[in-house]
Amino acid sequence: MKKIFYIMGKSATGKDHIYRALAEDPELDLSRLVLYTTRPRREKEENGREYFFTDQERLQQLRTEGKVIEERVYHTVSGDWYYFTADEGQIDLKQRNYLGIGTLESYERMREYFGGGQLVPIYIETEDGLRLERALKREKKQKNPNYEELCRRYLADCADFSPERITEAGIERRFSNNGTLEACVENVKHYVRCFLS
Ligand SMILES: Nc1ncnc2c1ncn2[C@@H]1O[C@H](COP(=O)(O)OP(=O)(O)OP(=O)(O)O)[C@@H](O)[C@H]1O
Repeated sequence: MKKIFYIMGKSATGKDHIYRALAEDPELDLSRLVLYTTRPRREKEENGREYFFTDQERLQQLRTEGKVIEERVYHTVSGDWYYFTADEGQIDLKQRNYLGIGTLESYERMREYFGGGQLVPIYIETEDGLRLERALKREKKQKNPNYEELCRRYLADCADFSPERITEAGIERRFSNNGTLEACVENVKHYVRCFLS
């Protein structure tokens, strides 16, 4: 059986960038495990690339069909945003290795669904001050910056990724993204390769 490499970390730790670097490496040959979300599409995002952009009606339909593996909701200042993973037959662990991104909770649900041996956690860390700076810089570039939401997420991260929760989820290895993105990506790739050989 193949593996699902699952990237996690607080907001603005660099998950999306690391995900992209791994997904675009032909040597690793990882298939993207694309999540679904009901949140509005951001500029430059494409349906089916970052997420499948959907709505609550479709989510309910998939729930009824028993196809939702895990789901979470964020009560944002712009309304409730759902993020979920659905198994519509596209995940074939006999043939392919996958790359996913999510929270500690979704990681735990995935592990229950696919089995512990299939999931490889990749936990990314960035020092809090640096992370806030990067988050703010990123938000400023948006057409309609949402600083209230940025702050809400930043504070929520402390509880969602408390040291106790990280230990509880069985995360042992951590990857620092305090330096250059390239250095962090290289460390992660090195780790992933160990499972592919
Ligand atoms: N090593 C780095 N050095 C400088 N800037 C970085 C580094 N890594 C990431 N960034 C920048 O930090 C910001 C956050 O990165 P990214 O969007 O990949 O984080 P994320 O963890 O996916 O965030 P979120 O969970 O909030 O969507 C981006 O603007 C990115 O360009």
